[in-house]
Amino acid sequence: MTVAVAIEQAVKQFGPHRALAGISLNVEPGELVALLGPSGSGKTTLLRIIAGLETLDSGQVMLGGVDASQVPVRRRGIGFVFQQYALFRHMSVADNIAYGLRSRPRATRPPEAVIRARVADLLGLVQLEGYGGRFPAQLSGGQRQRVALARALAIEPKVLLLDEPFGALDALVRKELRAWLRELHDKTGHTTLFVTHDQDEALELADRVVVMSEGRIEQVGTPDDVYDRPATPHVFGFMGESSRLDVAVTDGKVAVAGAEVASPLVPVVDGPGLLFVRPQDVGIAMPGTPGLDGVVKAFRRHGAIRRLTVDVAGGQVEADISPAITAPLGTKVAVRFDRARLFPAAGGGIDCRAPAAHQSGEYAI
Ligand SMILES: Nc1ncnc2c1ncn2[C@@H]1O[C@H](COP(=O)(O)OP(=O)(O)OP(=O)(O)O)[C@@H](O)[C@H]1O
Repeated sequence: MTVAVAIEQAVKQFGPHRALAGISLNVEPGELVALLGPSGSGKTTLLRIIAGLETLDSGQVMLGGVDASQVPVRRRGIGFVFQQYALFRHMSVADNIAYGLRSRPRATRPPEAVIRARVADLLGLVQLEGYGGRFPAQLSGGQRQRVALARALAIEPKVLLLDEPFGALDALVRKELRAWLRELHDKTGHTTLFVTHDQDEALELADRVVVMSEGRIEQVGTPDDVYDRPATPHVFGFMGESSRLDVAVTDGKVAVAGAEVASPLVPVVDGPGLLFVRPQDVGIAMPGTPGLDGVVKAFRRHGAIRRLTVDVAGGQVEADISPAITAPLGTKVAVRFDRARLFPAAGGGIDCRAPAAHQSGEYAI
């Protein structure tokens, strides 16, 4: 099957600032792809390039196998939803949804009865039956975004582009709409790219996640790939919470401030490195058991778990423990890493696991 969207070496410069520094990406038909990255990493620019709202300095965008630069914006068959619901305030919900069809040239405009039927279908699809006569001001933020999505879908786009579609909504509505969008996508199967800087949203929604930084792609992979096997320190730092320690690798063993902490799964070169560990992969045990010596510096309730901050030689580590365990400030502990990722200064990410003897058993303070 032809790739739905193929981006080749896309470069875009705004004055001295390079917004896209040579990006290549393929999106397969029916895929739901998240563009994830911090503010300014080039996500919106990439969407706008695909939509034809910006032009590339060099590189190419192919849509369904056709060079997009040869296709006028209106003919690209792209549905776009922005963060700020750009609905027409003076038009009813139904008229907003019908807008893209009614504004087609007469030759390709469907008959009014067809448009009305399509609007009714779309109102059903976005679960807003009965809302067609309302005006945008009479809707909640979440409802407006669903109307915006229905309007984008009305033209039967080949590709749907969503730029932080839930960014302006509160956390609860966001979460609901996320699940809803995934269901909608499974029903309609549109090739979809959506921009977010929220890693939970990307992991929960997308088939594949594209992690961007400073106009480049750092990693492309399934949610499991990018979360469990981050390719770079930047991706690790961006995908969820983690502690980071400067380490030294000697004879293939990883040590922080002289104490051994982890064994890489594959041979690594000796030298300096950065070790990343997630709070759920840190074990806390009685002092004297194998691990780094640590002292509890802070603790706080964090949803279903208790999160400790532990001072260790060479830095600080966060650890998730059962809320049933209390750990007063100043408690001496041993800190164990069940799983960590090492980024040798030489480059490349390597999975580390603690020696098997440390991996099992319940630990209590
Ligand atoms: N029209 C423009 N003129 C000048 N600079 C621009 C323009 N559009 C974007 N930029 C710059 O290009 C860079 C990438 O911007 P872009 O909006 O693509 O980032 P983003 O990852 O979508 O960020 P955010 O999450 O904040 O929307 C930024 O540094 C931005 O300031």
